[in-house]
Amino acid sequence: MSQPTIEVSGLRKRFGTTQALDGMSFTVPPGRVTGFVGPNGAGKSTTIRVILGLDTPDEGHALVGGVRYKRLHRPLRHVGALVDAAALQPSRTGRNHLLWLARSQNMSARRVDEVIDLVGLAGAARRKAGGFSLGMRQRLGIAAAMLGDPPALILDEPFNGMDPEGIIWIRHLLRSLAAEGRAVLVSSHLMGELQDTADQVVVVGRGRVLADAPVAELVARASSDQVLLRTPEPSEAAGALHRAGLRATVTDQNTVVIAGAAAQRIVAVLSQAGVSFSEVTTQRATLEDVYLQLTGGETEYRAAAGRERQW
Ligand SMILES: Nc1ncnc2c1ncn2[C@@H]1O[C@H](COP(=O)(O)OP(=O)(O)OP(=O)(O)O)[C@@H](O)[C@H]1O
Repeated sequence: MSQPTIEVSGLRKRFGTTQALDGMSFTVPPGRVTGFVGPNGAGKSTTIRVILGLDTPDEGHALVGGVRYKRLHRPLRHVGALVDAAALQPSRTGRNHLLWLARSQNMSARRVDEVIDLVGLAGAARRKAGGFSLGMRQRLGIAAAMLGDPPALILDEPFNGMDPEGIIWIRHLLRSLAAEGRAVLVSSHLMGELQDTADQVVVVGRGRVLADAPVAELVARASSDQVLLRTPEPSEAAGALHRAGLRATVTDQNTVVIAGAAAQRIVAVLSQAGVSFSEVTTQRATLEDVYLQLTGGETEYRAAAGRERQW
């Protein structure tokens, strides 16, 4: 396996009586989008600030390409970050904001125009940033993060303020940046967006990692896959399924719930037994379900996404 591009190891950080980080450890490998999620106060921003050398941990360390941020020469060439998109000088144009950043790191005006094109701000870059919508500020922030063409990117809540078109754009951008071999760490409280975007998800709570796994594995781990069967002959259906070794429960006069079996197998058993049915639906856990299971009552976030899949 290649060396992780961002490495967070045993971070502990206390603010007064608050233990913000309590042994936070994870790695962000190249070529993948790693989601970083957790409820308010879980320690995401503090972790990101430590990675970027903006906060000092009481214990542990964070490395970018094997080196502490503060020891990086021209850090924008090693790691790009979108941390607070709202923090802009309002009287400066978007392009001048980027030019100012580029100059501080010895980068050309040509690179500034390249990243403006990359984020789709060519039409607005010469306007004052004070008039930018939050979505435009996010794009400008991403342009700034990309200035140094870095192998690692950290984006804190990049979906905030984006319209649906912007969300689709950012998903594609993150996927293509990872496909180019970059390590991409993206924080979000919108799990649905990560399900379509991240390869790996690090779920955090109370300053430490609760789960760190590929999206598909997380969903499978939490999934209590159940198949819901609608049939005019529930007793006959349950009998046939029991004889085939499946766990089937009649829940009302035309419904049977089967746990731990694929819909195809259920259809095959019923067809062979000559039992009629009108609907077979697999109910599957989503990333939102996993998130709520892992973080328990620590969050007010509630999923609105549909969770049924018709078979
Ligand atoms: N500078 C600070 N002074 C005091 N407490 C702080 C400071 N920064 C963070 N904290 C506290 O540390 C804990 C972790 O905060 P952090 O901002 O890292 O969480 P988060 O997961 O990013 O949350 P959010 O999603 O709300 O941004 C919280 O209880 C927060 O109040």
